[in-house]
Amino acid sequence: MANTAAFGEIGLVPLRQSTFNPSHRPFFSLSFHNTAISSSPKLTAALSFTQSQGFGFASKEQKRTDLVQTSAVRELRGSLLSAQGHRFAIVVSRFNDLITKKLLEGALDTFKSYSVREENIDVVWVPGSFEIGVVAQQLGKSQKYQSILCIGAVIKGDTSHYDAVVNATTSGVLSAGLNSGTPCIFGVLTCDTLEQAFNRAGGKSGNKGAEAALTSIEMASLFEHHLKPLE
Ligand SMILES: Nc1c(NC[C@H](O)[C@H](O)[C@H](O)CO)[nH]c(=O)[nH]c1=O
Ligand SMILES: CC(=O)[C@@H](O)COP(=O)(O)O
Repeated sequence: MANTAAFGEIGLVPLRQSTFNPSHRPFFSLSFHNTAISSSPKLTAALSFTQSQGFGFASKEQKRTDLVQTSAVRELRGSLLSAQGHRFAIVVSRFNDLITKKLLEGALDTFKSYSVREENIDVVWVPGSFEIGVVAQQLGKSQKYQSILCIGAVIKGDTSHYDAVVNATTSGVLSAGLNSGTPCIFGVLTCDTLEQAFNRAGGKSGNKGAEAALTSIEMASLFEHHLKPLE
């Protein structure tokens, strides 16, 4: 028989683990909500673990025990001001290079304005956006770069080929990042018309290549300074 009464109605929800670095103090918040839980050896162990960590818990049947005030929540984020020593790769599609060259120009201008040295940027040209993923993954696995920026422009034609290319490119860039552990940034335009593409490559809607470069800088910093696995 579940001795729910022994624990009352508690949900232990670790709301935030403050850091991936084991040497830092893990931080957990406890939240209480009306979820009937049945006790089990695992749960008992979990509760005893949390108790041994200086957490207590209160329930209808138990008086408050040693609930320790934990430290303030810490937030981790990458910085745009620490790009100097980082290395970046840019994978750019030659297909629709009338557009992709402008996206690349915007990205390079952004890297320069955030003090990324030219010798720390490698640009790799591929035939089309479909080829970006596999190249990004290889570059990511090389561990030579803190971030890989992927630039392309997929523009709708008369057939459903557009959907195939967009879907493949999107999952290719996502998989490259997940498989390599190096941030791969999606700077690929997916447009219905050439005009939409021009507007996003330095026109009235800005330059998506420049925007993606900012993301690349931030993610490089986040990974390098906060998420790098301990050697
Ligand atoms: N139509 C577009 C393409 N198509 C080419 C593919 O990306 C790929 O190179 C080809 O299917 C061979 O594998 N690529 C773009 O980047 N943008 C397009 O609009
Ligand atoms: C995104 C594409 O592949 C597209 O440019 C191809 O055009 P279409 O669908 O007219 O063959």
